[in-house]
Amino acid sequence: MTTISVALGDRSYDVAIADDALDTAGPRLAQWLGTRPIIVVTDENVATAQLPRLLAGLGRPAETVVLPAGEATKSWQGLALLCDRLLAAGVERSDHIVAFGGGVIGDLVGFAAAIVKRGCGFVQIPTSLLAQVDSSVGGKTAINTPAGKNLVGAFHQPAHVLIDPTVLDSLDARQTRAGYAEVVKYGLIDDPDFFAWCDAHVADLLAGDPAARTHAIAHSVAAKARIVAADERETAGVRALLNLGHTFGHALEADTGFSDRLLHGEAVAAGMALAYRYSVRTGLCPAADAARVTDHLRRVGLPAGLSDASVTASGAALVDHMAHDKKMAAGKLPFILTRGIGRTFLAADVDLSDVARFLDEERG
Ligand SMILES: NC(=O)c1ccc[n+]([C@@H]2O[C@H](COP(=O)([O-])OP(=O)(O)OC[C@H]3O[C@@H](n4cnc5c(N)ncnc54)[C@H](O)[C@@H]3O)[C@@H](O)[C@H]2O)c1
Ligand SMILES: O=C(O)C(=O)C[C@@H](O)[C@H](O)[C@H](O)COP(=O)(O)O
Ligand SMILES: [Zn+2]
Repeated sequence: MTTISVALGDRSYDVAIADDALDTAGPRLAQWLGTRPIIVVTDENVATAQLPRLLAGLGRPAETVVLPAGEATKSWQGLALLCDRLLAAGVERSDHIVAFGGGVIGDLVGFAAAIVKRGCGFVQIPTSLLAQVDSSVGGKTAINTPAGKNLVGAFHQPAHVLIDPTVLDSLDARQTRAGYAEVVKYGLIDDPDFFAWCDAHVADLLAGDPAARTHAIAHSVAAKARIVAADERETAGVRALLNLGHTFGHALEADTGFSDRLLHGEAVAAGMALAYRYSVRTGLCPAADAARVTDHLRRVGLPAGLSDASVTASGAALVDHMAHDKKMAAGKLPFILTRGIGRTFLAADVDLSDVARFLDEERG
């Protein structure tokens, strides 16, 4: 078993990674579940593929709330439904709700836990690659609204994260690739050696090779834990680097209706390639590095541009979506740009009309 700590003072917690984590969930989570009724929230795909295994591992009955699968569940309607179900189940402030699913379930349950009865606890058992390497750690919780991505939410840290890499055996290939975008992101942010590892091992990882999978998860979680511990609430210019590709990516997701036309990880992949190419255009980044990133993503089967992502909106329309970005400060939108692979930084004074022109050139 590998354990990684997220050091946040009195909100610190561990991320435990083990191939039998689901089968031994009862004893591993006993400290948080106590003897109170257990509430497990999941989605319909995870319920079919993995819930029986979790329930057996918990070793005692649990109330299960099964929500529709997909990004649309991260919505006002999904939140209302979940809060009503939690209240009907008699959730108490000291309880820990179990979020068992991908990033949609983790973000939604985390937000419900932050507001139901003015705040109760939750534990994460992430089941998608994306959730295991990124969304289950760090305490960003949210829903989408008609105005954009993750616009209503809270920072609310889980009490524990339990990762069982073997649950990924039932995740389909497209979702695995999408999750991989958030893995390679850590290399592109500040870890060129990890990018090189990704470049060499991505085929093994996507094929489910246990050693490659566990290494990718543990390395990613350690990177995220380090960044979150340094800047929990994204106020110090450190955590914002985890947004590499997201300013572009969230605009692409908005344009495609937060749907399975373009998954979050796919939008982030295209967004990272755009951030690298925009950095070349502004003279910051060697063209060879951007080309290497673009080639890598396309080789993996991820989108690396607007046409790959089936986005036809104008640059101006995409920039309009960006106006709601949570990084916006005093009317200025900082961008995560780069001086090369593993050399990203927060650029404060990006001209949005230039970004719109760049996107129009990309589309053309
Ligand atoms: N809070 C954060 O820090 C953070 C970080 C990254 C992404 N996110 C959010 O996470 C969401 C994306 O998460 P996601 O990619 O996990 O999507 P998701 O939760 O929709 O899961 C992807 C799909 O895979 C299915 N699935 C999940 N695990 C499975 C398994 N083991 N077997 C079979 N099917 C399985 C789900 O039912 C779903 O259909 C987005 O809303 C994104 O904004 C949040
Ligand atoms: O944890 C973070 O911080 C991240 O930015 C991780 C991202 O992968 C994730 O998609 C996050 O939800 C985006 O943050 P947001 O603040 O732009 O919604
Ligand atoms: Zn993301």
